[in-house]
Amino acid sequence: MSSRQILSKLGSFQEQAFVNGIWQSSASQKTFPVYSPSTGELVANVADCDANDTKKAIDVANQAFQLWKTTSCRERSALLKDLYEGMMSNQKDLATIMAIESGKPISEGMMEVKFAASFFEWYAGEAMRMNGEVLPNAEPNNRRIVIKQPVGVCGLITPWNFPIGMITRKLGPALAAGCTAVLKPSEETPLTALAFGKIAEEVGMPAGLLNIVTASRENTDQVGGALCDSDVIRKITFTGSTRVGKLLYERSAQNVKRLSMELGGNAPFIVFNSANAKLAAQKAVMSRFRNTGQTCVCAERVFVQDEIYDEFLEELKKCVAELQLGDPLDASTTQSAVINQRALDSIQDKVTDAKEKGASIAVGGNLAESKGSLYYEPTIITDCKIDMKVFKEEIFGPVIPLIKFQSESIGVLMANAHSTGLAGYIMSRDMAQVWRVSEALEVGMVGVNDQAISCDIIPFGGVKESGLGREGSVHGLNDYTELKYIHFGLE
Ligand SMILES: NC(=O)c1ccc[n+]([C@@H]2O[C@H](COP(=O)([O-])OP(=O)(O)OC[C@H]3O[C@@H](n4cnc5c(N)ncnc54)[C@H](O)[C@@H]3O)[C@@H](O)[C@H]2O)c1
Ligand SMILES: O=CCCC(=O)O
Repeated sequence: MSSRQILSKLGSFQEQAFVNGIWQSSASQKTFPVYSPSTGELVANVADCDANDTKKAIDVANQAFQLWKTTSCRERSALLKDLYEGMMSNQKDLATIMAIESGKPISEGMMEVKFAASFFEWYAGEAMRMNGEVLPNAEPNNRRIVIKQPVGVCGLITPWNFPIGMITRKLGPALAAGCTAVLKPSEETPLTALAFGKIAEEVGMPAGLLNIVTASRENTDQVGGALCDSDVIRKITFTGSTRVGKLLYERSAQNVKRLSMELGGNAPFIVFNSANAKLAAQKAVMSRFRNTGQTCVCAERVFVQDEIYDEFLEELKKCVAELQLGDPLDASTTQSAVINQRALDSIQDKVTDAKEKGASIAVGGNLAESKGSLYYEPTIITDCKIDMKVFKEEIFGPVIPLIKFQSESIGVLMANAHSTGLAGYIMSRDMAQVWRVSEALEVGMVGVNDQAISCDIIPFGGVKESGLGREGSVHGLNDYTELKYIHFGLE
């Protein structure tokens, strides 16, 4: 069966935009093609919305906001619980759509749906605790309180690498706080977003709370521009590259919008001499090769201390040899195609640059054409230096570069010598060292002897050019609220 046939059998498969609870074409009637990265097949033609379609969606979201902001916390919590159940009942379908349109192995896709749904479960609870404050009496004749109110209509712009998790991590707290949304998913993965819209419709989400405006790469700037330029949109919440984040930041300055920015990572992964080499290698591979190396918190730059270097490299080779390249719809596949030709070209360019500057390829280093035109071999590069592109830029592919260091202070210095600061990892059994290095790393999140750091209950986010704000936890809810102080005179 072709991928297109598989998709057309799924109840949640949609190609039209979703505005005001109605499935609709773009006003221009234009569509754009969606291809499967693993097979190259054309799998869908999706509504290609422009600035005018986006303005209509903003108006609808604004009308819905006037009602949604007045609902009780119980009503909002109930909808979030229904969204959680709806997603979990459609776990396999969503994972299948992701496998087809993004190449994400289905076993990972199943985990992503669970992860994504957990934000609705978590914020169903947090919606019930959006407490304000009663301030202490500073004078006898007045009282002061602080209330939390929804920030307003939000523009959500999301990437392709976590096609559903990056939507729900924003939408969960937005709806819990009383906000409504206009979502622009990535042009690479609109089908997952639209399938979610179908699930939301089926669980009875009121019309206009979530409006999905799909757009081609060519129209993305128009849609993003309409969201940033609108005075009605009070917050832009973006996950994607630092380059695009900066554009949106600048464009949102004109009407001083609230911003949440979850941007590029380039995470350091530091293996100290005291680490368990086998465990460190397993964790490095789980982190680096998750989603075929296309994860913002992936171990991108691996620093290994001199005494453990050889043992770690041997263990790493064993773990990499166990990775299974294949069809993303096959349950045993762990590595699949990368998202598109640009991504593949960029990976090849970085590996070539490393080789030209003196690095060695210990494993892999080639296209895996027998699997498909966008497959790349899991690759280990040794003898790297910090002036190589594999260290300076996000690789976003199945390539792990190693650099040897001698002292803790040099390791930390090299790890911090980067403009981004999302996650960082420390492999060490020396607890004093773990404390010192955790505090010294210039990142928003630290994984100690573990790589699975992301979930609903933690404040996910970065420092430096990795972004602004936090997603998940109570902090993620606060990012969708405004504080209002009210003063009462008692005379
Ligand atoms: N920090 C995090 O939580 C996190 C999570 C996932 C991905 N990421 C980052 O995302 C990047 C990979 O995702 P990507 O390639 O989809 O990123 P991207 O920045 O190219 O695209 C992200 C989104 O922005 C849209 N976009 C692109 N140009 C735009 C414009 N001019 N105006 C408005 N919207 C525009 C895209 O269509 C897409 O929807 C990596 O850098 C990765 O580290 C970060
Ligand atoms: O790409 C980054 C998001 C995935 C995660 O939250 O671990």
